[in-house]
Amino acid sequence: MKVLVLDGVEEEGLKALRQEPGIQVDVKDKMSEDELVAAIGDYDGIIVRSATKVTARIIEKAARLKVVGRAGVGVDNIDVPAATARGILVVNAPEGNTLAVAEHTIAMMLSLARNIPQANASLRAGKWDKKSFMGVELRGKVLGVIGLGRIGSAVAKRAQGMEMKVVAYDPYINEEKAGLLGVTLLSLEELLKQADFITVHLPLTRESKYMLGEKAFSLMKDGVRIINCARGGVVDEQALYNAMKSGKVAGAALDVFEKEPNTDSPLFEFKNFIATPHLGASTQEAQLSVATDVAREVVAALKGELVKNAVNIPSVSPKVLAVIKPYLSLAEKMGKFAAQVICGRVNKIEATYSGDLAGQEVSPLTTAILKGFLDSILQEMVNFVNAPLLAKKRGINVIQRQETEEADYANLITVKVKSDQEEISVAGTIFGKVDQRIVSIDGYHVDAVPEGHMLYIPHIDKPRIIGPVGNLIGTHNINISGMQVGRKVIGGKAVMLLNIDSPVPEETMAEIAKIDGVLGVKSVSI
Ligand SMILES: NC(=O)c1ccc[n+]([C@@H]2O[C@H](COP(=O)([O-])OP(=O)(O)OC[C@H]3O[C@@H](n4cnc5c(N)ncnc54)[C@H](O)[C@@H]3O)[C@@H](O)[C@H]2O)c1
Ligand SMILES: O=C(O)CC[C@@H](O)C(=O)O
Repeated sequence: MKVLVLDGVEEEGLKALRQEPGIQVDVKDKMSEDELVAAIGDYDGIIVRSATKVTARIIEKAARLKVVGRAGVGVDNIDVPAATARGILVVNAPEGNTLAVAEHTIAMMLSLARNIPQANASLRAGKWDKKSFMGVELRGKVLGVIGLGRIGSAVAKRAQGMEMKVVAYDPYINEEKAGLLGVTLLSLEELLKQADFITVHLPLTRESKYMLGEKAFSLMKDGVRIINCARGGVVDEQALYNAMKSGKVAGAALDVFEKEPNTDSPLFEFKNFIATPHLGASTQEAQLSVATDVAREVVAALKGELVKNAVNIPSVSPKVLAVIKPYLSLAEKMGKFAAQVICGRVNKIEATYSGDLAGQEVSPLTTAILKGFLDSILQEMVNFVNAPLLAKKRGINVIQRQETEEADYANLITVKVKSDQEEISVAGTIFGKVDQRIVSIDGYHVDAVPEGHMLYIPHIDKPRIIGPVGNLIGTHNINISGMQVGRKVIGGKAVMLLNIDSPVPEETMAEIAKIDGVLGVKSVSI
């Protein structure tokens, strides 16, 4: 497999990739969109920072691509919906640069308070000018943090260390979390009115675009100072320009711009404006950390393992993963089994979990069922990323249930599939730690290992069925390694499930179907 690494991702962090046998790593500094469109077809993975835009045009040509890794937090340079539609996993490294950005924010705030960049420039220009650079202290000032996530929280803690009073606006954070941080949650309007310094730490979304615009500036205190180390566009640069021109804003520091790179902003005319070229995450420690994290995630993704920081599938904590991991393969096999047994156009798949699985986060298992089901019926690549989307596109209503009542098995997964012609159900369990079994089909008890080639034969419970089926298969030199028969009442409907060493030819299937009492015959490959 080949992985392309761009944007100067820290080499030392790529060890996990380089040490993996069978993975070739190509490191390039920069590639244009056209160059990437031409080259991407050769790669199974790509890792970028923020400079390269992984566009829909590139993704369209990415015939082998399985994973896009972002060495950092923001994935706004990756067309995530386009990747999802093609079943390409997008992973990021959201934790490694938190402290770097928090410290950069504090550096910006101190620079604004004490005019450090301006005084440095003035002195180096030969002036010993003390008068122009009178500063303000941070102690006792109110810091308004908009977005109290990883970075916002780290900034709040550090600002409290300098005896600032920290208030925050974040509608998705509860009072308890804010209380633990010693931060007062306010409405946006109240924060704007109270803060001496305002710093933003939220993603750029429809809601946050131009959050600090004309109206917000009009509500702020005179002499307020503004910092943006999050994303360009959260602060409206034109509105900031006007507020600086009028003197409303006493200073502003931007690490990020609406258009990047940006080397000639109108804001550069103000002496009290400070800018850095998107340097928030640029520390040796942060770059090593995000490169290491993303390299590990890309290796896991290429090996088909569940990853920790997937952007386009629900993330699973290591604790949950440890519990559900053994069931992932069983769930996928049950989806495959159901797909090959059901007739007609499927419109509903219901997954029910009981026993040990009742209180667990089971949505990855439901995705595994869908993956197994769709993989058996679709030509296109189906994986954990696009399985739910493909099911939705095909009009399949997916229902997930958990049952807490005492069950017959320590753990049980039941998959019910409904089509316009029939409804079937398959139940499976794991005995001990890894022993997978199908334990019932349509409520008929069986005990079969879901693997290799199988034959499913619903029939009437009467003599001269099992023998002729075995005979027919035997005369074609096909070995039967397992046979299970389940019935509810004597002489009623029954099911037969055979494990066989090689597939049964169509003609033999047709002969089996003709045996008196056989209701149908389905070949299944797991
Ligand atoms: N300058 C850099 O180099 C650099 C580096 C890393 C991250 N970042 C950026 O910093 C920002 C924050 O990163 P993080 O890791 O703290 O993310 P996070 O997801 O941990 O925190 C974001 C917070 O913003 C809040 N939020 C979302 N929408 C909001 C809204 N409309 N109003 C108020 N709050 C809202 C969320 O509830 C969350 O608490 C992101 O935009 C990220 O891309 C920049
Ligand atoms: O890679 C960078 O330097 C910036 C990363 C940063 O914007 C992020 O979102 O993690």
